[in-house]
Amino acid sequence: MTTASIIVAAGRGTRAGGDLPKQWQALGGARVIDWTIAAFAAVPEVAQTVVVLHPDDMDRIAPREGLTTVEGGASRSESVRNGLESLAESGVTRVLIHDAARCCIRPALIARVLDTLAEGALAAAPALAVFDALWQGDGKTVTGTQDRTGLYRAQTPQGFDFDTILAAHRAHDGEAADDVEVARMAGIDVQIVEGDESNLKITTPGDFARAERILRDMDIRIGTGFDVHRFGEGDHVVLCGVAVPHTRGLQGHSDADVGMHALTDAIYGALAEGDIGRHFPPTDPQWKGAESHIFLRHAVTLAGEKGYKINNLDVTLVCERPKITPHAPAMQAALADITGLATDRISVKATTSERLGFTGREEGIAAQAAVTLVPK
Ligand SMILES: Nc1ccn([C@@H]2O[C@H](COP(=O)(O)OP(=O)(O)OP(=O)(O)O)[C@@H](O)[C@H]2O)c(=O)n1
Ligand SMILES: C[C@](O)(CO)[C@H](O)COP(=O)(O)O
Repeated sequence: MTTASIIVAAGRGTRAGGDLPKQWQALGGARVIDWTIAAFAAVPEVAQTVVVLHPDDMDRIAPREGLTTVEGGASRSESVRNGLESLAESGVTRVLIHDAARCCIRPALIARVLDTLAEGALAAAPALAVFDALWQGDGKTVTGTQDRTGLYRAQTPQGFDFDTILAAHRAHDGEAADDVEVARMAGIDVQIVEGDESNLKITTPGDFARAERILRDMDIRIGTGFDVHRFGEGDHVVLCGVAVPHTRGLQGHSDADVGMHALTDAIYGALAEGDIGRHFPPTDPQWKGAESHIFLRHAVTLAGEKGYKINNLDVTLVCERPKITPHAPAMQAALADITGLATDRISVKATTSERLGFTGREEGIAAQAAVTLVPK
């Protein structure tokens, strides 16, 4: 199966206000439409995307590998039709039709629609059941109530067998709220897929702030760190905050806690904040012999100041000796104390390098770490 997505963006966004149609307005550091395009570009099944644009906007999106643009029409359904026609000879077998204005679309929702199509549905669309009471009103007073049984709020992406929806659009005359309506007019059954509250359609001015909050909540950061320290004189090594008896010590400007250094660098990395050397220069004598928890505490605090908390962390120590496993619980506890994380979100593990390389020759210890940060 070859899947395409069509992102309709030819509307004028009159209800949203602003100097530009809503899809071109800035949101969380990018244009609304850029978030939408990026969401579909990240789906491996989507081989190509057609962005449907107003004739005045054709130069706002540059066509590129996997992305073409086409002019839209006076109504949403005309715009969709133009997008479908542009794919008519492409060999595409499935299509996802999505509003540019739904920029908080999450991969899991796209996957649910695709899965339903893969199970054999000709049409599948996300929706949320209506739970609030429904009224009729004249703008000022309630004039009646409406039974909400069996009512849904429709969302996009609406997914279809390509030939089926192309034929339905070609046969359709006039307006339609969405492509589900076009499909149903052609007698096609549409499967309801569980929608997502965060998949809002920016429609009114207040929706921009809501969408920005949702996008921010989706901002997950990953960081990695790597460090090495050489063995020297000594009777213990400090690893992840724990003094482990050994026949040698680790050399370094600080206490040479290679595990904590890798972890600290992973946090700085997730924040795009350089590394320990940038925040605690080795040329500065005040950090000579410093305990490494100072560095880790600084990185954790910096993450908090930037609006993130650590979600989980994973440290791997690479050495033949000392054996780490007996000390791993104490290391987890030390890291939990500094980071404020529960120990089931802290992994400390070790491996030998099969006697290969500098760690195999017991010239030093290496450590690597990975961390995820999520919005607080
Ligand atoms: N002629 C049209 C009208 C709408 N759309 C697109 O369809 C989606 C859903 O429509 P809506 O939210 O109603 O957008 P607008 O028509 O732009 O908004 P408004 O009705 O407030 O002007 C939007 O991404 C919009 O750009 C389109 O491609 N072509
Ligand atoms: C297709 C749609 O997003 C389904 O909810 C919606 O109908 C399009 O927007 P409009 O505001 O109804 O034009």
